[in-house]
Amino acid sequence: MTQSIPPGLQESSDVIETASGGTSQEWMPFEQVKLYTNAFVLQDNKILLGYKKRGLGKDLYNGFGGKVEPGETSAEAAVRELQEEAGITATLRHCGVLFFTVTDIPYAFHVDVYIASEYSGTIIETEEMRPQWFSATQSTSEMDVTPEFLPIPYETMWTDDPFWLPLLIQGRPFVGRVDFGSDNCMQKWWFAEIPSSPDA
Ligand SMILES: Nc1[nH]c(=O)nc2c1ncn2[C@H]1C[C@H](O)[C@@H](COP(=O)(O)OP(=O)(O)OP(=O)(O)O)O1
Repeated sequence: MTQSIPPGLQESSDVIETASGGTSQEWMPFEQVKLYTNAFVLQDNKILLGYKKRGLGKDLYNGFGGKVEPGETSAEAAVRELQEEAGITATLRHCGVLFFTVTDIPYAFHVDVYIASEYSGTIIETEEMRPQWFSATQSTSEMDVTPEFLPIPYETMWTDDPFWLPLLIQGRPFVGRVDFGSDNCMQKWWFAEIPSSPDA
């Protein structure tokens, strides 16, 4: 299935497409790639999201992350951003790669997505993010297990999130690409799961 992997994502012989759609036109070209991180804490059937108070994705809920700074690895940046934006420290596991282009932005976004099941420190609201726990249960029959938490607010998140966040919650590694129009609507998209090897 390597032929279906969009440009910008690493070739892999072993992916299972989970969703694709949009225009039949070619993927958007890009001149440069900027590295970003996005980290989620998942604990006891609940997921920690942050309401973004400024910058890219303002007024949307998301994980905690930002640009990888020069001299830093993506994993180091992910730990730093989680600390800066939510006040906590965690051992993060890489769980996915997202690749975005936006009309009229000459560079593409490569986002390494991380997950943690434990953290240390106290979750705090910061200048950039207002953290909040949401229920991470998948089915309505499970809903009453954590009734004190609201369901994931997909209507107040990036439009691509419903395609891959359920995979992240289930611990299933994923890759995906979205080309956004200038109106921030998804023009073309492709998502896949990367099955873990039997001995992993
Ligand atoms: N389509 C999309 N869907 C998604 O779920 N997250 C996205 C996204 N496009 C970008 N992101 C994430 C990646 C990253 O975690 C965040 C953007 O990072 P920021 O702009 O907040 O970076 P920085 O915190 O480095 O910025 P500054 O602090 O303003 O310098 O939004």
